[in-house]
This record gives sequence, C-alpha cells and structure tokens, in this order.
Amino acid sequence: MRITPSILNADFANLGAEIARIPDADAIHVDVMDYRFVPNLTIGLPVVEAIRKSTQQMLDIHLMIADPDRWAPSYAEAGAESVTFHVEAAKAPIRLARELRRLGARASLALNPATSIDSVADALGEVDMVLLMTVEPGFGGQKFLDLVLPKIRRTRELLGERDVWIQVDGGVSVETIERCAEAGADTFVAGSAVYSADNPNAMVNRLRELAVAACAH
Ligand SMILES: O=C(CO)[C@H](O)[C@H](O)COP(=O)(O)O
Repeated sequence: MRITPSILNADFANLGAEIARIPDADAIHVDVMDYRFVPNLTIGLPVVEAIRKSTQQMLDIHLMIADPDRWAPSYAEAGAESVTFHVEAAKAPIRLARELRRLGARASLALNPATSIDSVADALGEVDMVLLMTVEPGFGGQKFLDLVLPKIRRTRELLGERDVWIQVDGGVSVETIERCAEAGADTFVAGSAVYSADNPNAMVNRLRELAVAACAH
C-alpha cells in the first residue's frame, strides 16, 4: 500500500519545504495541467526539474495535458521515476509507454471516470501503473466518485497476477480510502486530505494504515 500525496494543495511558493513535510510518503505526486486537457493550469517541466533537485523522494508525475506523446518523455529525462499520461489525450499510448520505459521511468496510463478499463485492455501489458481518476480531473478538493469503485474491481480482475499498480486519484481521504483498497487499489493520491491536516506526515501514515487494514479483512 503506497500513499502518494499530491502537492496540488501545497503552498506553491514554498514547494521544497512543503515536500519536506511528508518524509513518509511513498512518492510525491505532481499534477501537471495545461489549460487544454483540463480547465486549469499548474506547473510544468522547469518546476519539476527544480523539485527533482530538491528531493530524493520518488517523483510521480501526472500529466493532465494535451499531446502527452510530445511532452511526456521530457519528464522521464528530467529524472521522474513515474510518468502518467491520459489515454484520452495520447495518440499512440503503447508507443509512448514503451518510450517512457526505455528512458528508465515507470509508465502509467490514466483514465477519466467515464473511460472504461476494457477499452484499454490491450495496453495493460505495457504499463507499470493504471491511474483511475475518482473525480473529474482539473481541481483538488472535489468529492470522491463512488461510481468508479466497480472499475477498480474490474481493473484488478483484468490485471490478474501482473505486477501493475492501481492508483486512485481524487477525493481520497480517511472516509474513502478503505473502499478503494477493498476494491483493489494499492496506490493512493491524497491532496487536500494530506495538506489540510495539522500534521501532513501523520496523515500519510494514517491513510496507509487504513488501507492496509481494509485489505486484511
Ligand atoms: O489529479 C488531481 C486533480 O485533477 C489531484 O491529484 C486530485 O484531485 C488530488 O486532490 P484531492 O485529494 O484534494 O482530491
């Protein structure tokens, strides 16, 4: 069970210090948005390069951008250990996944809530992680969409014994993480739940404990 906090709700003026507040995170999840694929704009490659220099922690880049075929490889070249792109935006998802792996990164495919996992079954052998959006992409602080739970179960079924992580992203909190873990998710993005906590690192550990306990049932 991995907790990968999103820095979307962190203080962007003090990113290095904000990341240092969550030493027990399994990775730092960075939401890259471009005003085209989603109606929001966050940070891009220069900031990710700066983050790379400021931390040894695993960087888990989530590209919510148009034309990931063109831009995603640069994030792998910048030293990100994991690069996620959206299947709704990619022109050649399998070719892109192979290119990311060739560059030494884990390749990951993201799906919006309405996109079926069966529609990307052919690509599952080419990726290291599937990110299932549990809100519409674009903004932190939204309500978790329970309607995605059956898709988490179906993804686990399709993956079988393959060592591919299932990450859920959006509205993950102490109220919702157990449902996700029971359905088969093993990697959890939490933005507002972590950065609105008095002690973000304690929240990381609490979320992980809840996920582990939910799976032990
Ligand atoms: O990808 C995202 C939005 O598109 C964010 O990672 C996600 O929403 C996390 O924030 P929160 O935990 O506050 O929902």
